[in-house]
Amino acid sequence: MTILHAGYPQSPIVHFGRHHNLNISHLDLSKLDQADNVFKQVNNSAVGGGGAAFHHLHTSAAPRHVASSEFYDDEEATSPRGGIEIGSGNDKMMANLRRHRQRERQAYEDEEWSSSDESGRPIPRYAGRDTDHVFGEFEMDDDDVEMRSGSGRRQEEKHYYGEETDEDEMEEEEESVSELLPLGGGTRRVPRTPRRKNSSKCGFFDYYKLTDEHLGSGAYGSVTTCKSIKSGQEFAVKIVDKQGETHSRKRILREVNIFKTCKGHPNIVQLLDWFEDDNKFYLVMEKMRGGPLLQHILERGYFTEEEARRVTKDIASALKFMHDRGIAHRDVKPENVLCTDPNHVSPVKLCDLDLASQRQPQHERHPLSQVASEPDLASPVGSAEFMAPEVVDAYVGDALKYDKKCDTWSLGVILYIMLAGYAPFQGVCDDQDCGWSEGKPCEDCQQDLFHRIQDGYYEFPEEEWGMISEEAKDLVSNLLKRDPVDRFNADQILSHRWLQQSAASTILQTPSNLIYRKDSARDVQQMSEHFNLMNRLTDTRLSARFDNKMTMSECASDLGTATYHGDGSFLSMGGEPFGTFPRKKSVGIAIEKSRSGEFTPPISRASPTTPPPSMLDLSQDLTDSPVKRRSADDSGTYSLFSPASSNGEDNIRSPPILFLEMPSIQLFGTDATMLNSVQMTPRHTTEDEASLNSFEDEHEAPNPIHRVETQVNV
Ligand SMILES: Nc1ncnc2c1ncn2[C@@H]1O[C@H](COP(=O)(O)OP(=O)(O)OP(=O)(O)O)[C@@H](O)[C@H]1O
Repeated sequence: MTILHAGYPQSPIVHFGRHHNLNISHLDLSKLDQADNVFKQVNNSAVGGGGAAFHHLHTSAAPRHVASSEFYDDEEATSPRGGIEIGSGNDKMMANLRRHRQRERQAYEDEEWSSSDESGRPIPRYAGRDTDHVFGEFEMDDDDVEMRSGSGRRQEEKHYYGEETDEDEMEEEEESVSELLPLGGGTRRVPRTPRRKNSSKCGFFDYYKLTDEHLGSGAYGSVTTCKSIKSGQEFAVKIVDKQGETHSRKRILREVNIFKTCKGHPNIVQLLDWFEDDNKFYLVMEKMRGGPLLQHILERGYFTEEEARRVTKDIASALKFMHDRGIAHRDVKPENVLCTDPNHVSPVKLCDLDLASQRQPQHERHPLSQVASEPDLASPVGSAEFMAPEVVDAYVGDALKYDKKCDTWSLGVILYIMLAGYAPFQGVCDDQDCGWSEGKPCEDCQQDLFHRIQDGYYEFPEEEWGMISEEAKDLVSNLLKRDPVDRFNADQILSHRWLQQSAASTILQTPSNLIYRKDSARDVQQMSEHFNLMNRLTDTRLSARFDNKMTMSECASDLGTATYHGDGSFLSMGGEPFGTFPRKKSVGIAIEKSRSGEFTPPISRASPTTPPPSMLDLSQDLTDSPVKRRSADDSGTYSLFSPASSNGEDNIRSPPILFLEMPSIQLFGTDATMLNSVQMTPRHTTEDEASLNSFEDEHEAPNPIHRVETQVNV
């Protein structure tokens, strides 16, 4: 076997840039818009005064680097009063802190009634959640946000780093800062370093350095490994660019606040620290080394019912914790379920709390805050395949509200996928050329998917489910209930008999059945697997050519053209199409690590009425491929060499350029707009770099050879 280039096997997460979760362009959102406007008006008037209160409180004491203890102070978690928690243990400091808080409260109470609304009627000072103050302010006035990033920042830094204030008295002696190093956001007392005190800038890079290990990307940021400068310990940091279209300060602050509320739960990723500078936010979290759930399962190549049970228990436990605190996660899906350990599928932890929405318990709710918080849960969010019927209702305007049980529905979908390897609900249409399963938009398919979810009809095909215990099926059935009233809540899940004792160690067909499509172009796994399949083909042909002692140039000239077709793009070799790059939606292919050493093209179905994705067209290609004879030893990282050129056909607008610029593979259109970005991280290199270099040297401009590397598990 010839491997042109090996290396970079890190979990082949391929994430895309800034895309929203769901293509809703065809849906009638007018009702939602109207409702949203109403909410916004109410919200603005409700939080307007609160924003001012927040301003008062936080311009007096709001460091840019926010110690984790500030966010992990449970007592303050729902306090409307904001303020800053610096630590505990030092009497003088605590006395100062109490004074500080007393002043804040006084100020807050003094302003209990803000001046007036438009009609001159006095309106009460908003007294909702901590986060609502934050959000109120930022929603209220964009200029103010600017001010905070600019001059406001300096003002805060003055307080934090330099000029004398009451609080500085205590800071000068000793400060209890949050523990930056250990997991779990503990605190410890450390002397304040002169640098931190006097420096005009103190940010993420004073404490951490980035490594080049990319862990994942989402719509709002990329997640990378970073190391504590002091201890060398590794963490994950989500970096959100403020310049990005999707940057929302409100969103970041909400995520941080939710992280704070979720402090200490073993099945929720812990935020340890966060920073903000002029350009970016940095959220430092514990690093989850085992990767996203399905990817982990795929890489291991086997999965048992008992493992599925443990994962379910972990997720349910995280959900119970969140729900008990009035928080709905709202984006429970496999990418947001991360494995702690690279060698074991469990324990898992939930990440990505940026869509989470918190409601205060009824007795703590201020009438206005209640109104203001409704849009949080009424805003439809999440990824389509995992959407509960009531969330779909919200999209199509039939309903405006749903509650925390949308999370337990999503857990039901995940559990179904874990047990069978395919989703219970999939969209399909009559158009044979529809590219929905390859990631192209298809209104009919999307509508069909939504209808299926709304119908709540799914099956347990005997082929896969015959081997699965009745208890597991019973739990699935109780989760995939159309009516949220009938659906299990987190407590009921945890007390279900399937979770109460060990399940059978039946080896499931999940890894080989795992065709998993969702409708977000930012999904990595599918894209990665898609690459893998294409690379198999490419490598097969390249291998043959190398075997025939063709030169690199000959290989290159024969390798094919990357072309872009309107809303999708595909690769071809020598003009022969062999793959489609998913954009909005994508299909994942589980490459079975066959015990017999045979590669079996994935065959799957969502239900008897849902045909397998058209990826089977590709499997046709594989029928006579030497890939079939590959053994697990051939797993590795392969390169796809892609000369950029156009075949000149009218309907092919522009050739995307595929090239590798570690750690991301980017797909460009000719107008240099990036179509997609595929993130990968190097793990090792086993093939000679020299041959790659000469390969590129030999191939002359104007069509440079670009290489794409990807992990292939055979
Ligand atoms: N603590 C972590 N350790 C390891 N990997 C992580 C961690 N947090 C996130 N990731 C990876 O990064 C990906 C993106 O993270 P996250 O979902 O938080 O970003 P996001 O921009 O908020 O995404 P979304 O678009 O879903 O809102 C995750 O799916 C996961 O694969």
